[in-house]
Amino acid sequence: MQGTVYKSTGSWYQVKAENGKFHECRIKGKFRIQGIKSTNPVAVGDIVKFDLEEDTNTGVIKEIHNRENYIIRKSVNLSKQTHIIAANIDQVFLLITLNNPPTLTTFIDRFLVTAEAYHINAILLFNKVDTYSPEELGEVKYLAEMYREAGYECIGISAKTGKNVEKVKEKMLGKTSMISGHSGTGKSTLVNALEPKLELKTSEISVQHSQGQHTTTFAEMYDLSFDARIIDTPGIKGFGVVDMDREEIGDYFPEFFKLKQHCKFHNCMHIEEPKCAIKEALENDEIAWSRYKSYLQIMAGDEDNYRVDQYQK
Ligand SMILES: Nc1nc2c(ncn2[C@@H]2O[C@H](COP(=O)(O)OP(=O)(O)OP(=O)(O)O)[C@@H](O)[C@H]2O)c(=O)[nH]1
Ligand SMILES: [Zn+2]
Repeated sequence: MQGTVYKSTGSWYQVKAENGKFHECRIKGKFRIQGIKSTNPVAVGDIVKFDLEEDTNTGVIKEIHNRENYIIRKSVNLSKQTHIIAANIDQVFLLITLNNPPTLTTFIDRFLVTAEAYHINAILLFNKVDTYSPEELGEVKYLAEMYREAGYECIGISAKTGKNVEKVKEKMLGKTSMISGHSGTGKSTLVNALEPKLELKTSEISVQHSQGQHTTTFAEMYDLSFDARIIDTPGIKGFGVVDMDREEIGDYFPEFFKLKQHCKFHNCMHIEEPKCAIKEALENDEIAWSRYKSYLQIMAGDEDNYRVDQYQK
């Protein structure tokens, strides 16, 4: 039988078969997939083949499908070990607010770079539009235009009043989504607007953490009532980490990537080199300075700066 992993608790996996029935499954033997060394062989979102054990509802996972993508977390204790948080994610929505809390463009850009590195489509949701002054709305429009030109879809929404929530729903149809953003940007409010009865654990866990309790939590996938799935990653707060080489960072800015064939040097880093198409586009205002600034920051940073799981509190 074939199914999708909806939940993992370490040794057991909840797998939804193609007929919609859930089965508790275990793994037998060792799996090696795509050369990743991870503490968990199977992750939420994985598509697996399993056999049901006789006269029971439980199964044994035999095979894992190649993953379209996956997001990871480095294990705290064993620094070399990787934990796969979730796999086969179609898209991530990044919730952005101008204030309460502020979302900085440097954060947005780091997030987008990570999404590109993971091969996950990112959509920017400018939330709380009901609270903005005309001036602030102008700023949202400016930012949205800038990110559209960079190649990203942007939607202004209000999770509270429901404005454009239908549009978000349409984007989610038939897909598996994640919802990310700083604490307080409205993730729970949006999920509640999308599916009133669903309560994701993300916020609850973060409260427990602030009280110093250590709870081991696992990602979980939920079916929504309108043919869409959400992956919740409690306690992980964000999008995992990804290691990048300096040479590939520019490729994760789609508007740079499109132009780089016109740079004089094929290995141009778009910093000091002459006849650089990216710097020319910058001078002509065809590329946003704030995007380029983020690029330089990421290029200059130590490894920690590549990480987007460091949310400001
Ligand atoms: N006016 C207005 N308030 C909103 C909107 N979306 C969320 N809020 C409010 O912003 C606050 C934070 O929203 P949450 O949904 O809890 O934010 P969150 O991202 O889930 O936060 P964490 O759980 O800490 O990660 C709440 O008081 C919400 O009522 C919106 O579109 N408009
Ligand atoms: Zn260049």
